Amino acid sequence: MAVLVTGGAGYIGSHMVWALHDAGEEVVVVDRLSTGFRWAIAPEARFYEGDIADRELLRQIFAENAIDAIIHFAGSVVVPESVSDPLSYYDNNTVKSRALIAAAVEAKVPHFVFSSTAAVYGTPQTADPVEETTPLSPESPYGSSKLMTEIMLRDTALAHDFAYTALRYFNVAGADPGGRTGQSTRGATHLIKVASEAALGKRQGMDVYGTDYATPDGTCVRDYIHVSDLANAHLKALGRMRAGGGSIVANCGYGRGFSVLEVLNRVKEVSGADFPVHFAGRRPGDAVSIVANPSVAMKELNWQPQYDDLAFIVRTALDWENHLGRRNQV
Ligand SMILES: NC(=O)c1ccc[n+]([C@@H]2O[C@H](COP(=O)([O-])OP(=O)(O)OC[C@H]3O[C@@H](n4cnc5c(N)ncnc54)[C@H](O)[C@@H]3O)[C@@H](O)[C@H]2O)c1
Ligand SMILES: O=c1ccn([C@@H]2O[C@H](COP(=O)(O)OP(=O)(O)O[C@H]3O[C@H](CO)[C@@H](O)[C@H](O)[C@H]3O)[C@@H](O)[C@H]2O)c(=O)[nH]1
Repeated sequence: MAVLVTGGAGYIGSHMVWALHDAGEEVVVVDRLSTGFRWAIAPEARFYEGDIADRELLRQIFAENAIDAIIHFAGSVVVPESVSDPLSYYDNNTVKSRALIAAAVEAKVPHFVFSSTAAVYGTPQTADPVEETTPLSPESPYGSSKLMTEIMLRDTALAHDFAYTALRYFNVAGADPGGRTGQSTRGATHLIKVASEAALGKRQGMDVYGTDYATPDGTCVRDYIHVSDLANAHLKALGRMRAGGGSIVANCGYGRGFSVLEVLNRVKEVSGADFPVHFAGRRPGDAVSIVANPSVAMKELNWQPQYDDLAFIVRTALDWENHLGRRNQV
């Protein structure tokens, strides 16, 4: 059997393709290369260039490959962009996911893993790590667009012979420790990626968005998870569903939060480089503080993180940024 990875040319998807390959799986990728790169896909994977909502292309992929599972990464991922252009986020993340789910049901693909997000929670009412039962209250169209897809999956699994795992990723960062892939996104907005570019002199400096939040140092707090640990959680989810486990929703984070300033200090320490930091106003759509309770993933998926170390996450991000060289000069 083969696994179809949507968005396999992107940051997280390209790590997933390698993780599946390392686990001996046959891998098929569909990606329209809007933010991903053909060269980021492991050469062993079979690649189809196109859109997840292209029903004819999907029919062709299911006809040509014995696919028993879909891991769905394809989507639009920038929170503030979703605030300024909400309808394109509802289109790419919700409407097109609906088309993909319909194609999966038509082709009788029984297993589906979905890239959901901590953004479905918004800012939780308490400072405690969030559990999957924490009330959902997205603060951005991005979070809402992902929550709607979770709801479609829930209802589809009730009506069809179809199981899904929705993994709610917290802040994904770092790169393959083997140096095979990393975050190559052009004009990236993610904190550790931006700070790595600044540390390597690819940008003049960077902004901190908001210093007046109700957090210990006034900057937003996030739970940063290494991308290879995240890919491994998908492998575990796949194994669980193939063994007959039903549908499940699980947080993917480590259960500890770092502020923006803590992250920047760590990037400066690990890189040994100083860079200018400008204190700017708040960025629209940002939740104040959010940290995962990952116990469902650990218990139900038997997931054991290996890289729960911010310095290691930053080191691998910097190594990949070095590897990219001047290619992605900002
Ligand atoms: N990066 C994070 O911190 C984070 C956190 C939570 C959830 N996620 C989710 O993980 C997934 C992957 O994120 P990423 O950081 O790797 O982003 P990315 O932009 O690097 O990857 C997305 C990939 O999907 C492709 N794509 C987008 N729309 C498509 C479409 N309609 N048809 C075919 N291909 C399409 C892009 O070309 C790209 O290769 C996304 O669904 C995102 O919402 C990411
Ligand atoms: O140049 C920068 C970039 C970011 N930040 C701040 O750093 C924090 C983290 O921002 P970012 O790395 O952009 O991640 P989030 O906005 O938290 O969103 C990410 O994490 C979510 C899960 O929490 C995912 O769903 C999203 O796809 C992914 O973009 C936020 O407070 C930002 O305001 C800065 O201060 N300066």
